[in-house]
Amino acid sequence: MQKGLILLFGIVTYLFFFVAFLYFIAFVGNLQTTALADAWPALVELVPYSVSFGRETGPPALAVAINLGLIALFGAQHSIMARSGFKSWLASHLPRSAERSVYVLLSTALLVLLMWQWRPMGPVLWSVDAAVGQVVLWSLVAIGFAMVFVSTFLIDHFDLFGLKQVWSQFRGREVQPPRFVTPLFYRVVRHPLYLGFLIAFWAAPTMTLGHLLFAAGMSAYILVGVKLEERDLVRYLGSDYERYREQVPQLVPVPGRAWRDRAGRQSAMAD
Ligand SMILES: C[S@@+](CC[C@H](N)C(=O)[O-])C[C@H]1O[C@@H](n2cnc3c(N)ncnc32)[C@H](O)[C@@H]1O
Repeated sequence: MQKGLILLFGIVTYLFFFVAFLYFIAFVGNLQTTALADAWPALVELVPYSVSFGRETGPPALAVAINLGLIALFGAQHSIMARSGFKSWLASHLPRSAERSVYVLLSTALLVLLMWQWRPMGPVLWSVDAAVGQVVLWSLVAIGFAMVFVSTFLIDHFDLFGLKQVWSQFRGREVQPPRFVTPLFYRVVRHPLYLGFLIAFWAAPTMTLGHLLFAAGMSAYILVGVKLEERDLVRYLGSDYERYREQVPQLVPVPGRAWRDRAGRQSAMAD
């Protein structure tokens, strides 16, 4: 009975995340202002709020405080809950196999809160109207989100979102710790998933003050998150990760620098 409930919890949490993430793409891409919304007006009702448009800003100082508070809350939850000490504490209070799903559930809840309460702030700072510019920037937004999606599969999509853990416990199997891997994008930069987000956040054809605040705040969180994540990875993997760090740039690809060392590619990481 308990096994089935944990599995159901993991699946429902994953679906919640998946729908919220699709909404997030529309939120960042200001779906209401795009040709897609012209073609399917019902989409505007489905996604009424976006990072730049869709609700009253209110007093500017309050809007800035709310927006920064939402980003800080999102960043703090991710940074604290992803640390090994917190994971162990949580696993001692909950079934270990549900720990990742709890993380995904809370992260998604805070993402939904951010999108729901975000105050779009004018004015438009710049807008690229030329057709070529629009195509380039929209392509970059799509490439950024595609990099995020593909990177989750390069690491282990189903482990990252807790499905592997709840399925293993349902089948009565031991939950295997994730493995350190460096395929494809991970040979070029150490954090392609975060790089994908940075590209998608900054390549906006229409940049409002609110979008700029969002992109800057999320970028700051990503840079802090990278530092904390690498500290953990060095602790788990020691010289394997140190060598990887020496050869592969963090976020900005450098021509001629790529990971070639096969020895460090499949180390087990502490759970
Ligand atoms: C949201 S993912 C982001 C991964 C990576 N920072 C990126 O931007 O592509 C965070 C999880 O991925 C794990 N991770 C980071 N690099 C990894 C790698 N090369 N192989 C396997 N897991 C990795 C971290 O330990 C962490 O649990």
